[in-house]
Amino acid sequence: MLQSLQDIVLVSLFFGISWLLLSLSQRWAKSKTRLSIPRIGLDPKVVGIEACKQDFLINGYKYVQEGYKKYKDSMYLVQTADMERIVLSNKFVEELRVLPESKLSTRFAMCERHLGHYTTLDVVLLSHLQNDVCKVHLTQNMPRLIPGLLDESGYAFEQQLGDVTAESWTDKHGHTTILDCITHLASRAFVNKPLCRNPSWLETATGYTLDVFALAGVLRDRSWLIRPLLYLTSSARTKLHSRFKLANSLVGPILQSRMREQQSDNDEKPADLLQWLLENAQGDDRSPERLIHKLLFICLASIHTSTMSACHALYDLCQYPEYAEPLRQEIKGAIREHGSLTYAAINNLRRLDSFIKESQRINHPGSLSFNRKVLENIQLSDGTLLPKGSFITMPTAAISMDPQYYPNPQEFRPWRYFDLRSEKEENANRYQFTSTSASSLPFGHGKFACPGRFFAAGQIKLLLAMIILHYDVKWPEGQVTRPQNVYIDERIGPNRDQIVCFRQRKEEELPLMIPNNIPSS
Ligand code: HEM
Repeated sequence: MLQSLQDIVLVSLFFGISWLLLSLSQRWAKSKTRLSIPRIGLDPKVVGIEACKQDFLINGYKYVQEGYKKYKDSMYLVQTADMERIVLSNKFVEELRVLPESKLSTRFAMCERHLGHYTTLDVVLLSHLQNDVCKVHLTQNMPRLIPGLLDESGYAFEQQLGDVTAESWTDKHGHTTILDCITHLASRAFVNKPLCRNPSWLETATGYTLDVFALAGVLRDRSWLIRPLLYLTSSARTKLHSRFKLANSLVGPILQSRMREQQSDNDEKPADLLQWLLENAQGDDRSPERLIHKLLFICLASIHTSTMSACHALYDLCQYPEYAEPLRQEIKGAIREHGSLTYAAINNLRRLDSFIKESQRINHPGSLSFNRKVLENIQLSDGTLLPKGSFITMPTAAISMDPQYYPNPQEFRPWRYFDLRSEKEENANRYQFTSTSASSLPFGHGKFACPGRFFAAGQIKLLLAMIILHYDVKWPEGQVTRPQNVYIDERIGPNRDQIVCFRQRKEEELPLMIPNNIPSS
């Protein structure tokens, strides 16, 4: 007995020391690959990595802007709150966007930046299921999803704006209202009724993101050596794991029953993302736990990002009230033409599309995008070698405010993209909210650009169209300017404390737009 205990201790020690030596040698090899690229911001060799990471949380936006001014046509290094990244000029985007994932990987970048091994985001490395289902099934099924989304927006308005009357203005928290509506819409498309109205699910769908980022925040500026211990003792980890348990208890029984249904000949299949995940999963992805994990990842990728865009657009409606009426006319016209707010009608809302895109251009979701990990040495067209193991990114918020691409970039011109699309016939399908290019990178670009952006565009336009038709919105009395955005780390978000005043529009002005026959599943 004693002998076997000794053996266990010796074997554990052997593996522990081997792991330590291997990790140290990998780190040493990495530190030898020094790049001769100028640096912006603090240098970890001078002030230490932890101080640099903390500093980037506060000064990150400023550093990225400063780097863009100096090196917009080349590149610079910056120590961010997670990795040291090479911030590249967008002139390289065309040659990089076509490279295979074996050379340049979005998924590895996301996973390592957010410590996926600890935070559970490493689920994206196990297969492309999350990407394929969003890109193909969610997008192709948009016309089928819209009636349910309209119904859900009515329900969400009742919950959030039920006390708003036509007689006086009612104060609402802009961000909370939009977050709640978007969570309802996304949940209707992802898990359908009745779960999309279950408060525990709604809390899970938004809370998973917060838990993941809280845990990453606890670990990322600590040495890799103490992370395992810190992880085991962290309350953020306990919270994240309870969230999984709850998600499994909510979604698990639905999946089990759908799995049983799959074996029967019933062709009345539910039309929602959960179903498409189930139908397209292969191998280990077919287990209920894995499917629920993928579903939670899609919630993380979609809900807060879409909320930010819709919230910025709402703030721009308050800031520029003169555009509400032309938008309302466009929406009413589309409803008249299509009979209700169908997907085709939503796709015809070119002014609204342009308004949201312009709002997103000025209020970019972050300073950096097109994040990739270099998995094999890459030689750029100017001769620069991007070494294997490095991380690249692009200064997308600075690009979107560059007069080289956008005349008078500071000016909010809601019809900027509408005008470009109307200019020439070949532009008709370009410059849309979902279009990506070297100068429009909020959704990334190329093969691995956001696969959910078509759903995002549909749900954001539907939500704003419903707000514009049913309500007048304005800032509280005395407020004349838009609130400052919040810059933390590389994230740029709308102010979350802003109050928006809502007033219901008179009933007779409203067209009939909610169809009577709404499929519940
Ligand atoms: C305005 C809202 C959104 C923004 C700004 C946004 C932005 C992004 C960006 C920048 C990426 C990385 C792309 C790249 O690096 O090239 C991404 C990835 C992703 N997005 Fe979105 N997104 C939004 C909404 C959505 C929605 C609604 C969904 C799902 C329905 C979604 C699903 C995903 C997924 C699954 C990935 C990861 C793909 C992978 O595994 O590689 N996103 N998104």
